[in-house]
Amino acid sequence: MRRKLVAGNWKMFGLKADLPEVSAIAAAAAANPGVDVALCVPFTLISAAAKAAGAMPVGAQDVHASPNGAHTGCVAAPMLVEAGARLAIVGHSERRAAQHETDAEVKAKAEAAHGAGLQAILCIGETLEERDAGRAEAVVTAQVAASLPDGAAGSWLALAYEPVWAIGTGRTPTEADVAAMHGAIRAKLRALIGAEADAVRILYGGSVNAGNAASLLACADVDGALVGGASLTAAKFVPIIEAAAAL
Ligand SMILES: O=C(CO)COP(=O)(O)O
Repeated sequence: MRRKLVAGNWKMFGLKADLPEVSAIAAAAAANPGVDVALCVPFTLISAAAKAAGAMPVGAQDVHASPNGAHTGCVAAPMLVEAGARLAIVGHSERRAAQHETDAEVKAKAEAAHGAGLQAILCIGETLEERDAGRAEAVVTAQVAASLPDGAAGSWLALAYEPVWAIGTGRTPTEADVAAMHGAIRAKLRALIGAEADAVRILYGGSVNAGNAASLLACADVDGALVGGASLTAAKFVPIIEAAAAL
C-alpha cells in the first residue's frame, strides 16, 4: 500500500515573510501522520524553510545533473542537501518549455538527485494540442520511458502527471481521464521495471484545490498530488492534506 504524498510547489513565490505559512503547513503535516507532506520552495528559501518545517521535508524545484562545475547560475544536488533539502522536482513542464529541458536531461537530473540522497518528483504531461490530437497517453508514456532514471526502483522516486493545460488554469481532466492516464503510466512502469513499479508513487498535478482534491486523490492509481497555487498558504493547502488523510 503506497502512502499518499501531498507536495507543494511554490514556483517563483516565497520570501522569508512567508515562513509562517511553512510552519503552519508543517504543523498540519505533523497532525496528519498518515500522509507524507513536502514543500518545494525557491532555492533562496530552502535553508530557512527547512528550519521552519521541522520534520516536514523541504525540497527544490530543479537540480543540475552534475555535482559541480562551470555552470553559472545552476545548483547541484550536494548543495541542495547541504541547504537542508530532502527532495527535488525535476522536469516540470514550465522548465521543459522555458529552459528546453529534454527527457534525457530530466533523467540525468533525477539520477543526480538520487545519487546525493534526495528524493525526486519527476514531472510528465501532455499539452492541450497533444490531448486534442488523441496522443496524450502516447506522449506521456514516451516521456516515462525516456526520462525514467536508472535505479528507479524504490520509493525515492515519484512521478507527477501534470497535464500542461491543467496547470494554473482551473481546469482539470475528468476523473475517468485521470484514472486512465495513471493506469497507463503504471502499466508503462511495470513494463520497464517490473514489480518495483508498485513502489513508485504517481501524483496528479494541475489546478488541485480544496474543492477537487478528495475526488482526484480517490482516483485509481493516484498516490498523491503536486500542488502549485493552492500550496502557497496554509489556508488553501491544509484542506488538501486533510483530504488525503481522510481517504
Ligand atoms: O504546476 C503545478 C505543480 O507543479 C500545478 O500548479 P497549479 O496547482 O497552480 O495548477
